Amino acid sequence: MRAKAAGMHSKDCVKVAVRVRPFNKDSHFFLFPFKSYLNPPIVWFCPSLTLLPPPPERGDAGSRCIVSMVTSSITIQDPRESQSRRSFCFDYAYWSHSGFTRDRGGLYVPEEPGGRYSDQDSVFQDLGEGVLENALQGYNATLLAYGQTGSGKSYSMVGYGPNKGLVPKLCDRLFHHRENRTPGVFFSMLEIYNEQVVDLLSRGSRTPGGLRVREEQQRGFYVEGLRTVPCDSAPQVEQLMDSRSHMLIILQLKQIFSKESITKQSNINLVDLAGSERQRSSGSEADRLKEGTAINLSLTTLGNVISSLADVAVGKKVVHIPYRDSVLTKLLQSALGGNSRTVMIATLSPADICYEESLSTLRYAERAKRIQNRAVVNESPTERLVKELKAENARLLQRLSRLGQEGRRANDETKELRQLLTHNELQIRAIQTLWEQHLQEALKDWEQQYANITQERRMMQMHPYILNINEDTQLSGVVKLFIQEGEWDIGLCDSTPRYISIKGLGIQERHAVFRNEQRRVTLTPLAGSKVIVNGNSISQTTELQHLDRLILGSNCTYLFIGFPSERGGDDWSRYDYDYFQSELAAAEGIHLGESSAGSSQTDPSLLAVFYDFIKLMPMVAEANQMSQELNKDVEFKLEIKNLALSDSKGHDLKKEIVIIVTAVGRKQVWMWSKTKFVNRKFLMEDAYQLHQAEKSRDNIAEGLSTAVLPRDKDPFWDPVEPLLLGSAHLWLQSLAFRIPLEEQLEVLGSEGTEEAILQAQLVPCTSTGLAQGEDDILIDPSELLGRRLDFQLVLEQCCGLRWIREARDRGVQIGFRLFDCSHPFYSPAVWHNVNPLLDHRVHFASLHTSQRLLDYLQSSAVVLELWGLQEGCTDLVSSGGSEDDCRGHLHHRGGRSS
Ligand SMILES: Nc1ncnc2c1ncn2[C@@H]1O[C@H](COP(=O)(O)OP(=O)(O)OP(=O)(O)O)[C@@H](O)[C@H]1O
Repeated sequence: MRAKAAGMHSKDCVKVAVRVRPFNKDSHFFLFPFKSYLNPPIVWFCPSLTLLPPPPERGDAGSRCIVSMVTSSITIQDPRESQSRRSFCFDYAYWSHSGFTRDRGGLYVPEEPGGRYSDQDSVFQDLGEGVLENALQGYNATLLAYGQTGSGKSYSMVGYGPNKGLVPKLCDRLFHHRENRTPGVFFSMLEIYNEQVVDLLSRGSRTPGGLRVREEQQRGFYVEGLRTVPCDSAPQVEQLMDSRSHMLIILQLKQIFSKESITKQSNINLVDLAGSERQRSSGSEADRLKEGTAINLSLTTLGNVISSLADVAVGKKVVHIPYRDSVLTKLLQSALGGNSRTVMIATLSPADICYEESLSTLRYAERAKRIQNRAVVNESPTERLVKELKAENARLLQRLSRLGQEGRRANDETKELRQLLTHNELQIRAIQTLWEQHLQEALKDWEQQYANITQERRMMQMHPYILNINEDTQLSGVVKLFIQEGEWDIGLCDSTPRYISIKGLGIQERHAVFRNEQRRVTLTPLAGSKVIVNGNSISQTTELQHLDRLILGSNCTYLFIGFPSERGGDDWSRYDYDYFQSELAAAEGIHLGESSAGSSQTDPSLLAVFYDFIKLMPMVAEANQMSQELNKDVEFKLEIKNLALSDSKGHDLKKEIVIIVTAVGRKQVWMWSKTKFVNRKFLMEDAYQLHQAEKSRDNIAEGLSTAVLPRDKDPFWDPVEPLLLGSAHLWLQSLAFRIPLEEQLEVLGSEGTEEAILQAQLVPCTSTGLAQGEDDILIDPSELLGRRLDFQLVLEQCCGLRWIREARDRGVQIGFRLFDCSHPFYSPAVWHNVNPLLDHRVHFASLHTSQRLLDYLQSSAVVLELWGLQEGCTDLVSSGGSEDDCRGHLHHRGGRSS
């Protein structure tokens, strides 16, 4: 169904469309919240490294559709309250949830002709064609996709496989359209991360601190030094575009109409925003360096700008539109309330579990449709100059003819007029020649590119080669390095004739040697360099087989393509980036999937963790490499947290990836979350780039310089803090019978390692703390109901503390929570001792034992947490001191050493 509400807005209002996607079969990418992990070609492994079939459908399975559409209005129902529904009306509403089928070519089309399903074509006809037409007329045009992660933004904007989205369709049409106009399409692409602009076409040479956003009166905000490449075909744009995490693609159209002697220049901005929910969710994690906040700044500010503009549209007084508050809104200034024709597509998940998000997207969209833009056809200053010169010449000619009629053809004035005319003509011609030269240069560039492609094809038919494998599948295979006959060094250096030059973290000047002799290719690592073949590190000459996987340095990944005779018709696509990383993980003993009894069911949370693990592995390798080169003395290691731990009811805790950070010399340890690590890594790259720039400028000897950063800005550093080492369960059931309990508990680390043995007791006692005897034991716990219960928790001793054994200048504390006491309790810190006496006793009392407390005692454990202290960090203290803190249910008397 494609519904249009005719003539609802004046033509310069932002056009808003909503689209609701089908239920999803797989939602694994929700678990790793980066745009980069869209549509992951995931690989499931069992311990023997055989590929397993994908896990059963999850994602939206079991969800209910809460969205309905009638013509251009859309209604969403609150899944918790059947009476509560909200309706919205937009310029277009696309039903892509049901009523579709997949045709032979893999296209999703309506089940029957004229069916309600909106396919990619119909969306393009409504939205894409208009955007293109506007741009061809010389207006700036913006296409903006907004919506929750996984709601279908990329599907609508870019598309998947044969189901091409708006951007590729727009490009097809653009290059098709252009025939009778002088070509001039220029492409740039950027990402905004942490309020820094990253040029995605100049990945190899990232500018520390990002590119600068400047403002000019004529141009508005623009990115200084952003790479722009000329394009002349849709596939070329597609190849450039299908990159990870792009946020803003700018297609610059420069058209010359030679007959009319006019040129038009316009921009098409294509904006694929990060999941809208990230505005809220990722702000929850505070980091000292505040990256989280900056990531969200763009989206939050976009929301504020849209709100303010919507207020302006309904006549409210708005003092200021906060465009300047974020990079994204600066760059979208003309798209929102400025000189642009703008279309926004708001994408929705149909599922009940996404209700809050979908409602918030609809609210956003509703505000956006009120925004009014003031689009004008763009004339560049040169354009205006040509026009002005022509107009002036027309005036001069008129004046001349008038003088002629008056019989004054050869006086000083006519001479001056003629001179001016010639001068203007020359200027016009010069401007036009310059413009044509510019286009000629672009044409020359394209010719060169085609010549390169032909040459490359010829080489592929003759020699073995290595093919780059990128995290983004579209960028894989872009680099082909041919191994011609003889011996070839591979590495950073490109000064010798027989050299294959590569760049990357951890790549040495001379990294390894390829030998292509007698139709065999071998690879020999050179001293100190990292080379991994099929997941295993090699140090000796190794013969390569067709489709071997190579990792050079920290993370330069290549697929080896053998001689043409070996190639056959094999499908190389399975050897994607994830395959490489999974193979590495397998070599480290990280597998996934239980192959037991033919079952391929994998715990979904483990699947997510495994997926995170292989995604983070190369980043950790890079962080380690940077740390080493910057002399930071810090090591990063991936760990699966809570692999072996459970909660107070014995249920497994959610497993997640953490990054253990160790300052090796100082033996200090931190535990970082995935988000924190990813943010920090970005800052580490900055520090690293700075260092590289400094090194090449000052020619500093390797290893002598560290990036000079004040400590509080150093991404490799953090203040020391207590670290949760592990936990043990002390089950409380005996208290319900007033039976004393003495236990030797194994404190397990989060991955299942034994961190210590903890001796603890539960002692039922009188109100004055005297231990009760056998006579007080209860047969039936319900006898406690309504009566007073006193008991003491005694932490006696810790034995065999691994934490202290590793470094003597450390200490430990035990922390725990009980029933409904809001704050945790901590034993006093003990230092420097592998078997410290804790001798810590806390008295608890319930004045009227409730059924709830009784249930708690019978079914729960107190989780005793072992906290590691390091030199320089402050002890953990029990925050509540008074008896009232336990809300009258369970009182305690402050912990004391007996
Ligand atoms: N209209 C549609 N028809 C068929 N499938 C769709 C449609 N919209 C989305 N999908 C499918 O839903 C899944 C999620 O969509 P998509 O990747 O486009 O989400 P997204 O909003 O771009 O997510 P993210 O914010 O993570 O980038 C994909 O598998 C996609 O193929």
